[in-house]
Amino acid sequence: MSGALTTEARQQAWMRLAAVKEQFAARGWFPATSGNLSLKVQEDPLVFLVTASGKDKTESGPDDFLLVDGDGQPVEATKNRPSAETRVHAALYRAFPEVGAVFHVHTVANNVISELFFAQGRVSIGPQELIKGLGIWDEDAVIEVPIVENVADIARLAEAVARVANPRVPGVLIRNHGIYAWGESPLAAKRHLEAFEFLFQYRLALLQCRAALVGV
Ligand SMILES: CSCCC(=O)C(=O)COP(=O)(O)O
Ligand SMILES: [Zn+2]
Repeated sequence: MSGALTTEARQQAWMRLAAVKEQFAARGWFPATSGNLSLKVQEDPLVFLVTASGKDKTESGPDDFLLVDGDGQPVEATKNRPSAETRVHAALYRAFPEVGAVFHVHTVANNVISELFFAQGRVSIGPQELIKGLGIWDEDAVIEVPIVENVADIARLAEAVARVANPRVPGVLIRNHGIYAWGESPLAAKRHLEAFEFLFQYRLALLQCRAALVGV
């Protein structure tokens, strides 16, 4: 099936994903081999390029990515395993056909926010200028980022993420794990992820300042 993809299309997808991976690595967004990235290369049937599992994603090589189908199975012979979380990517592509890229990173800010607000099932953010980075331009917009429990069963995790995912707010937090963010293109998914990370860091800094000011 992947034979239908031209070599040029594959190479282009590889280069685009590799560029994002390199940029996120430089920011320290892949601690201890965490994180995974994908880029859709074919709509129907679904085929996407995804990071190989368990690799040091700050390094680059010919085994960094592999093509998988909608069930997360490699579509060609490979000695590499797709990301253990490939099903989450597939669930998001299935939920939102317009999505072209899905990025997942573990950062301290997204983990702390996910734990602080887990009991509410979401974190409300705004008004904040950078919400526009999510493509939401309403005056004084307030968004709610859903938070799901972190479960080891990836099929259940994928189901939970897809169930709460809101096409207007392109991200879902997983408790004490990380965030999945997506977009129509790698550029859009990257912008969304950067906006979420800014908004989480801002919220944490604000909470810390307020706590420090109590009693002053
Ligand atoms: C050491 S990180 C644990 C697994 C994880 O959450 C992750 O994002 C990386 O898994 P992958 O299989 O994509 O390398
Ligand atoms: Zn993860």
